[in-house]
Amino acid sequence: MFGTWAYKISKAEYARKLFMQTDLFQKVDIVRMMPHNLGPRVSGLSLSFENGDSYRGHRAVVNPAFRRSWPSHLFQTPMMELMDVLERESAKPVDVLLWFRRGTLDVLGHIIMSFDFRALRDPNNKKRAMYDSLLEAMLHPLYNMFPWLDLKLVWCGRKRAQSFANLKKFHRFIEKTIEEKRLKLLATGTLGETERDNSDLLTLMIEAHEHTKVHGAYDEKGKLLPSMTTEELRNNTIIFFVAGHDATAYGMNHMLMELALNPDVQQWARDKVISVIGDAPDAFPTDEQLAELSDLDMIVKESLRKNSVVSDVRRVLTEPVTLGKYTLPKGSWVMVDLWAMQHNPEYYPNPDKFIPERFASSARENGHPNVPFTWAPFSEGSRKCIGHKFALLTQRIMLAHLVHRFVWRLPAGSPFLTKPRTSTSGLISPIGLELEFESRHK
Ligand code: HEM
Repeated sequence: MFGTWAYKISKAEYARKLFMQTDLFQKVDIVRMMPHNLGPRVSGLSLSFENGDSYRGHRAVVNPAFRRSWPSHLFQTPMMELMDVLERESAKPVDVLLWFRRGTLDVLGHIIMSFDFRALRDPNNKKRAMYDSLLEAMLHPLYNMFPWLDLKLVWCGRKRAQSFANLKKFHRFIEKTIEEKRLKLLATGTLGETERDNSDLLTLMIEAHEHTKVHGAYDEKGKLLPSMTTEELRNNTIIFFVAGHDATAYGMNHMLMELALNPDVQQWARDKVISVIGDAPDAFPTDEQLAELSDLDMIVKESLRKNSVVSDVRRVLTEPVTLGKYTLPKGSWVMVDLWAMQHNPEYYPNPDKFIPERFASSARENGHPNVPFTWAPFSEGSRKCIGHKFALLTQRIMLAHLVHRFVWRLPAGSPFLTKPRTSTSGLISPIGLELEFESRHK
């Protein structure tokens, strides 16, 4: 930020302070800083940008939606569709980012609000196109570098004006969905345990929201927290898409790339999956089988270590703080450089090597340091990614399906065989990754 000190840290002991002392290291409130800018207005005031009691008020409504199990059948339709699309596209190298972004949007639409974006089946679907163009406008580098352009030029640039119109439409679409679900819930009454396990996130948030409207929300000391408005409920629904969509798709892309570069690990995962669910072409893991496949998380975790999707976690200091021999002034920006921390050879020997066994339960006995707070692709502490358990499970399920259905490799001459190309800041993704998929059941 211009005119402000900014510091990057990559030592676990300093990162720990940032993760744990949330009143000292606060979220940068870009919504209030740049109220006219399209980017922050997409999700508006939501838990992602709030601090203190407002933040805790948001969590009171959002937490119950995430404290649940995720039955595997919730994933079945979009997952099978993704596999079918990959098979259909497999005559030539597949543009992995394109299809995993679409597949992830379908999964999230389903899980967040039981909505079918039809991103895989019908890429021209209007809602999918509206969402994608909104995201593109939100991440536009020019408007992020010079946010005041949205103030001055919105009526000069037609495309940008169209994006603002899209934003209104998207907000109305989510508001309408909330209202329909709210009425349905009021008609149904209280949800039973099974209904809750099978509900989408939005229904569970509406249930908690209705409860807090009547009974209030309190912190652990019994203090009344600010109540969430209906607009904020809408914003929190949107933040799940914004925060979860690309991050999950990019995470999958990194993992596919690592397994193409490490075919022995890919085969290990395949053997493991077949040993648990068999080799029938249409096998889909039950919840018990998914639990048995927890070893696949070693691959997921190592991929997220080596290729942190989020490059850094940023905070602003509310008071001066001393880290080692440095005193950082109030108001400065402090960033945990997740990539640097997860590549520090003190914490992860041979950091550039893909070694899933680092995350085996026996790893500590075998000399891997496993220092707390050094693996933080979802951040840590009370502001750790609220979707982290869901994201890990999604990746486990996707990985299980992929190894079961395909063998994949990098095409001859792929630049990824020598030097993977990735974007460098914000969300990190492989650029232009193409893979050859060979169906195993043809
Ligand atoms: C591989 C996938 C994902 C990665 C790597 C990831 C990573 C992160 C990180 C590093 C943060 C902390 C950012 C910060 O403090 O500045 C975060 C926050 C957040 N993530 Fe994720 N995320 C993923 C998936 C998801 C999913 C699937 C959802 C929702 C369904 C989600 C929702 C959120 C939300 C709402 C926050 C803000 C939480 C708060 O401030 O309390 N994320 N994520």
